[in-house]
Amino acid sequence: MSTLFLVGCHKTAVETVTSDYQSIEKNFQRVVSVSGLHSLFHKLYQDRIQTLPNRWNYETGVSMVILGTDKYDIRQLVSLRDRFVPTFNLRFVMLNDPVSHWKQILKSIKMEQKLCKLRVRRMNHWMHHHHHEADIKVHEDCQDSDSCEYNLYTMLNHLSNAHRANTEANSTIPNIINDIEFAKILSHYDNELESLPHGLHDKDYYLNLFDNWNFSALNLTTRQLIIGGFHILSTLAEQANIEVSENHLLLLLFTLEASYHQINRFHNFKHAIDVMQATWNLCKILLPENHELTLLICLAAIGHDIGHPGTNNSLFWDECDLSKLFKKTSILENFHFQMFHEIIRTIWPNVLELSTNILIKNQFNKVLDDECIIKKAILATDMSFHSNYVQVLTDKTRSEITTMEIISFIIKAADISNVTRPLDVSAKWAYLITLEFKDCANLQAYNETHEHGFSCEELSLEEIEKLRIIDEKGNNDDDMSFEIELNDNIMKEPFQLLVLLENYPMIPKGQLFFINTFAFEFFNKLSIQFPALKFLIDNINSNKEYWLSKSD
Ligand SMILES: Nc1ncnc2c1ncn2[C@@H]1O[C@@H]2COP(=O)(O)O[C@H]2[C@H]1O
Repeated sequence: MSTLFLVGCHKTAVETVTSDYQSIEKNFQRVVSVSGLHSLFHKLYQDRIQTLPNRWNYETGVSMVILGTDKYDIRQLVSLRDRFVPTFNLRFVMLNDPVSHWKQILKSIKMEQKLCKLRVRRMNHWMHHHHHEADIKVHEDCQDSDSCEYNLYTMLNHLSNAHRANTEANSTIPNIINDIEFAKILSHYDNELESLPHGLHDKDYYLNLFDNWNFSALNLTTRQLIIGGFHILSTLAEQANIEVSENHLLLLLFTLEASYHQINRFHNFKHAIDVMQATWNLCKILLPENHELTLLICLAAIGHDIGHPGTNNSLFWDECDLSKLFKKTSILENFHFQMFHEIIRTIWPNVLELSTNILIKNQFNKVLDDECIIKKAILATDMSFHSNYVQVLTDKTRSEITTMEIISFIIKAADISNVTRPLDVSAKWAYLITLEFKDCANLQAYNETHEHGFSCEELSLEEIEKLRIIDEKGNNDDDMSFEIELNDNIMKEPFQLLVLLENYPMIPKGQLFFINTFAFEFFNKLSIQFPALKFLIDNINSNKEYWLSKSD
């Protein structure tokens, strides 16, 4: 769904300037007038935290912001988007731009609105597309450019623009963002159905909710995930004596949520909070009272998959920019760290200092300049090094295992902890990863039948038809079909596991493969080295029994 925002101007003015308002209104499902940038960003954040399925997620559409006065600088707005709401497909236009520029913009927005409804094509665009310099130039001198313009999210733009924008702003937070009262956004509801029984300041409720292994992030709304993450991090910051204001910590959580793809099946903000919750509980067992390290590893956990495209490292083209930039090594994990680094250096810089200082203090091998505890933890989640960690658990005695290795074990265990959750919780995650694996297979099929093109070329009708065939039926048009299915038939309580397995009979075999190939050995050896973690392997064994009984 796409929104047309009018900032300090009226519909009639737009009609006059473009003289074809009808085609504009046809492209957008709603028109929202706001008085200024503060209320624009307030509205963006309010929409983003609506309960799923959330049609106003700013990802399955391309929205446009028309600026009625030239007191705003377009580049400043693009920088705000790239730094604080990077996954939002938002285009900024000056009302008095030349009509030729309007025509070019509407043409590209129309094409990209089609593109971002095609899941497979969208993932491919995220991973590989880059906007030529010319696209950026269009903002400056508003000249017509025949290349695809700068509206849809891509990982490369996320990486390069966030870094450049942060550097230009020397990592300060602009007043437009600083003045937003995030507690108010959390407590404002469009309709009473959204109202929470436990609000932002119900700290004990959230700490209890997050303080046990039966936790399921999938049963929480985006609002509750943000509030839970807030209470964990503020408790850890207090214990570690690291300063942070309530509004800044909420800004961090809103920015993190806006940096994950809300429309991903598995690798979304729910997964980020789930991994952070598991990390927090494992730290209490393996690093008791080590508050500084616990804070850093929990931050690494909440940021460990930022901007994840819902695919995997093997699906990146060798010739693409991100493969070359990261030398085809841990492409995703390096990308996640870089993006998280940009957010933290802006919103919570003293944590970055702590992350580097602890590395030096412990003589952990600090090799590169940005080397720090958070980076090492995020890179440890790359499954291509999984066997190395199993080898450490096999070869070393408990006393020989280093603190850095314990940190890696904690975040790795948390990242795949869904298989150690109680069966009903584990089965829901299994469903979601199964859907994501299907997307990956569809993307592979797409890439085998298309040459590797970097520009977001016009989608031909046959291209769209071909994609409907490749991608699952019904997931092409709009992610609402997926969300509605997800929420109506399968994920709602009371959860019906047998209904799930009737619809997805391949799940038991997929879980047995993952448990037998990766999870069992890792958690078994982990629980031998750290007997307090025995409950993890017990849960895996019990889930395995069930999957065996269902995989005739
Ligand atoms: N329940 C599961 N079933 C199958 N694969 C899983 C499951 N949980 C995690 N994984 C895989 O483990 C990987 C851990 O790293 P990623 O999050 O990049 O991607 C994850 C999936 O590929």
